[in-house]
Amino acid sequence: MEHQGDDVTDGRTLVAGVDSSTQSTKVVVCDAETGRVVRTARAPHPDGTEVHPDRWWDAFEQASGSGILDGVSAVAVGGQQHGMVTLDEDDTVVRDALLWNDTRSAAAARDLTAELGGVGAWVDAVGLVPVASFTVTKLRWLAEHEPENAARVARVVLPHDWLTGRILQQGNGFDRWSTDRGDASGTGYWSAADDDYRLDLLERAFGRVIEVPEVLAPAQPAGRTEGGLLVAAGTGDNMGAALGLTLQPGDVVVSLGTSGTVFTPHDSAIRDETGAIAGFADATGHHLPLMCTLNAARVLTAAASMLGVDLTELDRLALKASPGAGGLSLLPYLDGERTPDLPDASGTLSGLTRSNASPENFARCAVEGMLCNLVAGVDALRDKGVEVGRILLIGGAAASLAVREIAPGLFRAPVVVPAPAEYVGVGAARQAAWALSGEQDPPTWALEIDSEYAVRPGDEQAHADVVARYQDLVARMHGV
Ligand SMILES: Nc1ncnc2c1ncn2[C@@H]1O[C@H](COP(=O)(O)OP(=O)(O)O)[C@@H](O)[C@H]1O
Ligand SMILES: O=C(CO)[C@@H](O)[C@H](O)COP(=O)(O)O
Repeated sequence: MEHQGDDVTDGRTLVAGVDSSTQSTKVVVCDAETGRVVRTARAPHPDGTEVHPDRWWDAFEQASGSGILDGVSAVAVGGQQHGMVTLDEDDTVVRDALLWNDTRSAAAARDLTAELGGVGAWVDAVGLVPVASFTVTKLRWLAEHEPENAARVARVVLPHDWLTGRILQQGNGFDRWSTDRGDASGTGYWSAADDDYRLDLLERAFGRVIEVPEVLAPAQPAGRTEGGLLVAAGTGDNMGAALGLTLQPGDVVVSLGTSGTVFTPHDSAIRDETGAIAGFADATGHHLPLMCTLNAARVLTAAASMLGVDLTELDRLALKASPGAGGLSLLPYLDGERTPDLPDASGTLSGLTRSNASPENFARCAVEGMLCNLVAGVDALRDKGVEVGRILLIGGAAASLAVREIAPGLFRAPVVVPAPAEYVGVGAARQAAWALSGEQDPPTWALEIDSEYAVRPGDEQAHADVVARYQDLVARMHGV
């Protein structure tokens, strides 16, 4: 567990945000009025695509064990989206949670899509096209493959719902399971356009209706602990990041964590029958169209490990190579892929010759390949009429200098890197401050920018060539 902070709180009101993401739990304590981060801590999660929810609780306890929550008035949880947490009548966890990056329900996704009448029917119903990530497909998988476990399931919740409930269960504060619009919109059985559950789709997937959490309004508290700590609704991690970044019109976020995501706040639901953009809700009562890949920061860790170097050296090597990596391309589907929907795919290195076979070119094509996978998301938003004024780069791999330098040319937009912070945690803390205030709108917290990277005119053609070669490779290898 790491814990940092200046602990100078001057009698100010403190709020906390918890980011329970794929690889770790981060706890961020902020000044409720200004958003200034005063303490942070983190603890790791086990690797894998299924995990017992108790491991998230262990990580939360570890991260918050050193008094980080002392003096805090309100807390909210931002969690990895879509994970299926099944509970029995007594709220005992039935089986390990299947996470967003678990692809075993790919066949269930295809079956569900066909059964309802195709992609258009799903987009009309819940704003998304089923893929293995979404909870609804995991429920179908469970019903088909583990009937004994399925028979014990009384209710289904998401990772942030479960942690929120578990915090409230520490005293007498728990009275019902709850969620929020943002996370509910990633289940596949709640519609952001209609603001309502589609229990018929849950029944279609699972064979019977089970209990689902109450969907709270953005600033509605989930409850209070016995000790008086207000627990806000919480949300999905991407919705948390959107809230933490205090976005302006034209801002598009690219998050490079375990997943790669591209998203922007929007007034209305965006309809995308290609399935690239999911029509999620945000944490403020509006919408958050979002594209997600299974492969992002860990493409770079894998590339560094193949080269036998650390991430700093990977950056140095990538920046020594020219745009296009001498003709090398990497399709970075190391964990299969979600967008495009290729759950069984693996990575492909293409264009290797004796003259381009260098560590520099390999490092460069890993960065370019990871980013090209996300260019598709930025372009899909553009196709839907979204203005891409600037890209806000966040997540673990936003620390990479090579990513920062290479991204503007590939995205065809200036890139700004906010001051290093855990923005999911900050967003959750902002939601906690909002719920505590009882105000109509969230508190105004300023966003500090660390650095800005412009599109360099000379790079434009070179990067257009890189993207075109990448897209051609996707089409040749996978017909997408
Ligand atoms: N300088 C860097 N370059 C590339 N990747 C990095 C760098 N620093 C951290 N990472 C990677 O970022 C990932 C963690 O990012 P994070 O956004 O915290 O993920 P998550 O929220 O999905 O758990 C790890 O895979 C880590 O190796
Ligand atoms: O599935 C999605 C978004 O739809 C992922 O973005 C998860 O929410 C996991 O996020 P990280 O752990 O990578 O932050």
